[in-house]
Amino acid sequence: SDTAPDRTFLEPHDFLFDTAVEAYSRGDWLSVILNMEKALLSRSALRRVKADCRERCANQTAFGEPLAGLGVPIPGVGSVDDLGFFQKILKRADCVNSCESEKLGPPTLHLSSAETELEFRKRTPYNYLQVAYFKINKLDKAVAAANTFFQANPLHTEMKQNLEYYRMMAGVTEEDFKDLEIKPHMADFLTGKRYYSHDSFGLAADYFESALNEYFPADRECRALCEGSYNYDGYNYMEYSADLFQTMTDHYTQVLNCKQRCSVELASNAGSEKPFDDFLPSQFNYLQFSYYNSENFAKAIECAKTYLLFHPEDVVMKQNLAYYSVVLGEKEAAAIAPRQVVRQYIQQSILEKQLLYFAFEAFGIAFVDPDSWTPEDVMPQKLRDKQKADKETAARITEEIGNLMKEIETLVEEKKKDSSDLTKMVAPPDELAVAGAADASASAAGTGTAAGSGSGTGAAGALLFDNIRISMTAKQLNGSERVLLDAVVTDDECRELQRLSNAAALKGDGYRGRPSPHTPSETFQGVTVMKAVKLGQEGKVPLKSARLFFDLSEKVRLSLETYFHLKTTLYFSYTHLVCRTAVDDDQDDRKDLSHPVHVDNCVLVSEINECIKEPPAYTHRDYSAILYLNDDFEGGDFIFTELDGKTVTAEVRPRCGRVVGFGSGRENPHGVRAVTKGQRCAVALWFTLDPAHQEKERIQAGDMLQMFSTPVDAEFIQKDPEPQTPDSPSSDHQEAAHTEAAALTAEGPTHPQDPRATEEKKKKKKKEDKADSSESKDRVKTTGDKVKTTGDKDKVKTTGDKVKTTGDKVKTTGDKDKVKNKAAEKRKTKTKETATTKGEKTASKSTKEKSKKAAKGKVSPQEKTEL
Ligand SMILES: O=C(O)CCC(=O)C(=O)O
Ligand SMILES: [Fe+3]
Repeated sequence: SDTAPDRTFLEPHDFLFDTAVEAYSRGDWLSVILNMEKALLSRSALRRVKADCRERCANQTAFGEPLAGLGVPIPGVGSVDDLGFFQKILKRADCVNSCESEKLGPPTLHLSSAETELEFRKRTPYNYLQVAYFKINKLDKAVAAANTFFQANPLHTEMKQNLEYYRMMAGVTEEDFKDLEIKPHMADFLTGKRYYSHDSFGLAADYFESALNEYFPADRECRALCEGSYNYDGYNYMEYSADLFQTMTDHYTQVLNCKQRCSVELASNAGSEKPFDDFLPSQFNYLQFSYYNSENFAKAIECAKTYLLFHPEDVVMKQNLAYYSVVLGEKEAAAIAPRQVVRQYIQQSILEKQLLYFAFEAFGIAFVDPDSWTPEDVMPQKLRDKQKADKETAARITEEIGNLMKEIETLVEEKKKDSSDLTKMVAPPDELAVAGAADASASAAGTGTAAGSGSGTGAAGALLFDNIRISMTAKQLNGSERVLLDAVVTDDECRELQRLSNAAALKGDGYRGRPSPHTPSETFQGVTVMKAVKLGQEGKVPLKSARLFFDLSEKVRLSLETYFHLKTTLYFSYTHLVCRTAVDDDQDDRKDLSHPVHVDNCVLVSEINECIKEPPAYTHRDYSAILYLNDDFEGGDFIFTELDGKTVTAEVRPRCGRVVGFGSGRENPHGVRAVTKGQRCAVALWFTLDPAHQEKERIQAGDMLQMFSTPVDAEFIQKDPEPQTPDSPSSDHQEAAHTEAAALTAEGPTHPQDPRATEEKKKKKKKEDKADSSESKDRVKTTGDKVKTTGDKDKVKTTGDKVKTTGDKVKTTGDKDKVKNKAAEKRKTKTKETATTKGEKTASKSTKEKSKKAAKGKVSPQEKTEL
């Protein structure tokens, strides 16, 4: 019990277990003992910390009492109560997270596999320990370990024999046969029972009492440990391992994000390209003016006051209200309240925003506020400061880049004269493509035809990017809907992405790759764009690399969209940066593949040459691409096969910058040969033509990246303040409406304003702004302009986002599908990929065999005589 970790965190018990097992195979008994005992202590300390944290946090954020800070619940608005409930869930998740990571380090450090957990539950460590202790002549400890193991494995014959043998040995006493894992309440209960059967009722009662005392803390601990991750029934290595409250938090924040986007969803109309700005408030703006014009001043006042709930500082509306009040009579006007339903709506929406910001700060879950009326202080101060600082940094960088570009432009100008000579030496695009094919070192089995205009789609001009080479067309790859591109990304970019993968594996998932789901001979590490961005945000990987990942995947998408001449947008469906690493000593006569032959959008049944396009396959995937990042490994070639999964039709040797792109359907069964040495990294991308299935996480990741680098002037895009020049709709009003002061003092209240006027104003102002900036582009600023384009792009994106959100409903369904498919994917792994299952079996078998070895472990009585 003196294992409480100080500043250095607990070592993961599964790692210690593996080290001990490894030491066992070398016969290094001291190391077996050291590591196995540490493993046992570490695991029980881990469980204790987890239980403690959960119990403590349960006390801190108990459910039941009303929630502080949420105001008085309004009858009939059940969802505010829901918010209160979920607020506690989020707080609880945060509390448990911080408590655990303070004591245990990063949460991913202690993710041991289901198999290892099973070994611990079967008390396998004691089997190793008893051998090791016996070898170094610590008989009492060997006996205790053997007995502890035997308690959980009463049918284990070798151990039974060992125990019998120990019993006969000199120096071994009955007290040595301990159960080191017995729970205190059970020990006392059993003692009590023994006294009881000897009619020593007094002593029996004592022990029964103390057993009961120990029972309840044990029960609390046991219950707290139940609040762990969702049990995916044997597939727990599948990455997601959040505990109860984190899982609820993850789901609920997704729900809240969706709810927040409703204001945009409802402001969108199928016919119009973008949703109405500030939709709900603007309806009250229109209404107040309509009522004014119908001379219904009471209603006009109600609506003006309602509008002011959203924009309390709106000058024009304040003027209007003043005007209506004078007309109706101040006293009567004062008695009119804004609409209650809007008050409730605002209250609820602000609470949602606060929770989402909390989730952003505590868990890094992205939230971009879609509303322009949100009071400034809803966003946490820290975040506001950070955004401001980020914007300033971005602006500075932008400026620096601008200067650089200017210099480059000057240089380019200067070199222009020489460049005409240069062009003569550069081969025209066609030749480049052929040259590419020649050095592609990709071979097609069968009769590869000469580089062809074949389908006609392969013209180099079809690609947007100049330096990308089309190295092999579908024809050359012996199939249809296939292409091999080269030089899609640069060597530096490849290296940066590979580094990103390794840094993410190290910082995000503990310090070693997880076993590959496809083969026991390789480890496998994967990062999604979102994960990269989150790690970037936490400073665990360079944010720049996450952005590169995002941008390069877009480049691949665009290349495919262009190359295959797609008429509609190709959407991302899933993007995964994957490295496979050969397990050092496990490569002799490997016959399996690194990735079994499969088809990306249907379930391949190679026995009957069929591919069934039904879930669990990702049936919505239409195109696939793999961007390779390196070639310094052995094996790992990509293969296309026939539907039989055996006959190889083409082969591609991975290397940096190379992309194999292909239709995701039955025409393209493919797989990856065993990686037998080194690490093979690639970005796997799947695309869909169906916007409903596009990857939502990617959009979020984009939002986050944008948020981290919003240029200074974007501030004015989001929170576009009403242009307050008080123009009036008709000439009668013009004089009165000069300034705010004039409006409210000497000249009496201004006449109300038509929201249309304001809108026209806004548009005009935007146009003017644009004209302004383009006119003011003098020479010096020219280069700066390019830089501003980034800002402009962002601007476009911002609106674009809004537009995209229109699709929300669709997206939401997509999400559901995604979730379903995730489960489906798991099922797929289970049902389809027998190789996987086999692989796992082999893995657990080998552990079993090791355990058996340990059991037989030269401790059988016969061998002892040798000693
Ligand atoms: O890494 C590769 O070359 C192919 C991977 C693949 O086909 C997949 O992940 O579906
Ligand atoms: Fe694939």
